[in-house]
Amino acid sequence: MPFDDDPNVPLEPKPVRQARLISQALPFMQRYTDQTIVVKYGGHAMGDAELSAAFARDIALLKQSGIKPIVVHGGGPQIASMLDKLGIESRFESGLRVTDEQTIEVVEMVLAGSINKQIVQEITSAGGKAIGLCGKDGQMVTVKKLTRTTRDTDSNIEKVVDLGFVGEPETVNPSVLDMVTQEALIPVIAPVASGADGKTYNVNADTFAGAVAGALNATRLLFLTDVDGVLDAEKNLIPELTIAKARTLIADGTIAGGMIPKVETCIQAVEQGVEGVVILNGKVPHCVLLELFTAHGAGTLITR
Ligand SMILES: Nc1ncnc2c1ncn2[C@@H]1O[C@H](COP(=O)(O)OP(=O)(O)O)[C@@H](O)[C@H]1O
Ligand SMILES: CC(=O)N[C@@H](CCC(=O)OP(=O)(O)O)C(=O)O
Repeated sequence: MPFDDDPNVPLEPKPVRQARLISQALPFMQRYTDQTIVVKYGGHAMGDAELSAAFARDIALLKQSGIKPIVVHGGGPQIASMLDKLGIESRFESGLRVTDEQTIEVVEMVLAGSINKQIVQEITSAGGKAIGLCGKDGQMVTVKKLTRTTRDTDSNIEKVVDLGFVGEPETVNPSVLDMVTQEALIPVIAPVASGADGKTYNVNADTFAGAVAGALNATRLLFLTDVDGVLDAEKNLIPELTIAKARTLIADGTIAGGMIPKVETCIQAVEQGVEGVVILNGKVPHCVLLELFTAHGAGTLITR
């Protein structure tokens, strides 16, 4: 039965309606009991105070329902604004921030510092017990330096682009997260980690969330972004996508820009054993509950 009003049910007092709505969530709660759900909370979804309070409540509610939520957050716009305040210029190559020594200091300060603690505080205010971490804690995630190549359009020569301190996950050690999630705690993780050289690296938050979800065999990985999901050529939402279909849409250009690395991360995560990955609009209040606890679902579900 859908979450909203059932036309077959006559007008009923508000508390009765509320009770009926809560009761409708029971089969969904039972479906996900004890399951790991990784939620990637992007920087664009964080701007609005009411929305972020609703997000924190959703995460606290998941934990309260016996689910193991893990939040991996981004903070691209917030890093940009701090770099701007400090007069440090920043640029992107293939969707990744070129990160020099000065920039990585700011990235760590913003991601593992202010944003991470703010999300922890919001979940705490919603009655949950959040613990703020980054890849460095308990050596949960180690990274290797990421190199990218580009092809010069005039000469067609391929050249290596040095992105500086940008890393890609090399190892994910699930034991720290297992320990934390066995307790009443909700891990909130910033995508910053160390390399074998002992240096700090900046990791794209989508990539980081995909690696964590894959290593934990999560039941669901949710990507909260600023569009309703993957859209077709007519800009209609595609509710479900297989890996093969997703690849076709990338190849024919329907999936473009920032959606390409996101969908590629989804494909990798599903191939690594995540049951289903959903791309959904983080600007819709309570989108996490909509997706997990109602028959409506939300966004695009990508499965094998
Ligand atoms: N087929 C598509 N469906 C949905 N979004 C698309 C598609 N192709 C390109 N996009 C773009 O991808 C963007 C989402 O990627 P991105 O901006 O990197 O997200 P985030 O900052 O949340 O990680 C959308 O806002 C949209 O402009
Ligand atoms: C290497 C790289 O680009 N890292 C990202 C990390 C934050 C991020 O991914 O945040 P969103 O999810 O809000 O985009 C950055 O510096 O912006």
